[in-house]
Amino acid sequence: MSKIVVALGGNALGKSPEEQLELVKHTATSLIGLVVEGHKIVVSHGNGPQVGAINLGMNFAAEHDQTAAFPFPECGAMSQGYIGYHLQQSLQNELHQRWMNKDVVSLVTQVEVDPTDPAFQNPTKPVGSFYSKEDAQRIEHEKGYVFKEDAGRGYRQVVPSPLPKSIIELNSISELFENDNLVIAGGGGGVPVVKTDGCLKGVPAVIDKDRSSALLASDLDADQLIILTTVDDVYINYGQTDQKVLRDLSIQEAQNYIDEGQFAAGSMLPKIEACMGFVNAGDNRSALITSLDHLDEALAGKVGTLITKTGALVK
Ligand SMILES: Nc1ncnc2c1ncn2[C@@H]1O[C@H](COP(=O)(O)OP(=O)(O)O)[C@@H](O)[C@H]1O
Ligand SMILES: NC(=O)OP(=O)(O)O
Repeated sequence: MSKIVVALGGNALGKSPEEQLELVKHTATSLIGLVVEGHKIVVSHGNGPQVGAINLGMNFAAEHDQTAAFPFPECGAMSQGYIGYHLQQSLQNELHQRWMNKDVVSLVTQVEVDPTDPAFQNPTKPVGSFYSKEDAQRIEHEKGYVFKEDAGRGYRQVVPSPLPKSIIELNSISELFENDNLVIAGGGGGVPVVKTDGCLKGVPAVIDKDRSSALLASDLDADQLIILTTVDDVYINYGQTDQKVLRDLSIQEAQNYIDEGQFAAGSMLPKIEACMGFVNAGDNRSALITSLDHLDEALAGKVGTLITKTGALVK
């Protein structure tokens, strides 16, 4: 039996509620497969496209319908509810199909960040849809948002992405997990909060869910962190004619490729760094990066990139 934290990428969750539900149904089959094999899992997920869409919709309503303005942390909490609901339902349906009985619960999760984190002065986390350069410049001018190019895929609004310090609801997550419940937690990296004199307050930012998931995996002393995204594997020379799949990666090899600039900031780089941090902080830990569609094949070693301390398979 292994303890596994599985993180689903926000960009990998499709472009509409219908697409998202279809995609998570497929992944739920693989996740329940892990449960059937006797593993204990916690599920987390990203929210970049979703929190951007919610924020855009709420801003539009405020401008056109005179509804109250809706702060960004509240949009983050809404994204946790929306994505958690789809995951919860898909996992419950999959359990039902297999005549299994287990409680599935999504936990609204707050994650503490440092109010002096330099990330607040340098927004890097892409949210919402992709725009052309011209449209991005127009919206920047009209609304004062910041846009950046996202890994060759177009321009997206970026917001601050401070590092996660601690998971506020960790004890509840841990208790549910240890008691064999299926928990969805740390969605969207957690709603970022700062603590002043012990009191929590939401801040407008999006924490990288790969980094929060790695923190959660370490806190739960998990054996494996699985990051499910849009690509089956991690590559070097990604997107070029000579791109090459990385199947097994040691911490040192990963660092060398980071130094060469092989992983794009804001997309693959945080995943690799999160995996390295998690693997390095314990013994016999591994981290797997693959697509939402191919978890079964990746667990069988056919696709995916497995990161371990030495690059050797963990048995
Ligand atoms: N070296 C690389 N290998 C594979 N994918 C890469 C690499 N560098 C950048 N990427 C990009 O990273 C993306 C995955 O990151 P992202 O979209 O932020 O993930 P998610 O939202 O699913 O967590 C891929 O779709 C790909 O475009
Ligand atoms: N919060 C977060 O990291 O979202 P994505 O997975 O969509 O980037």
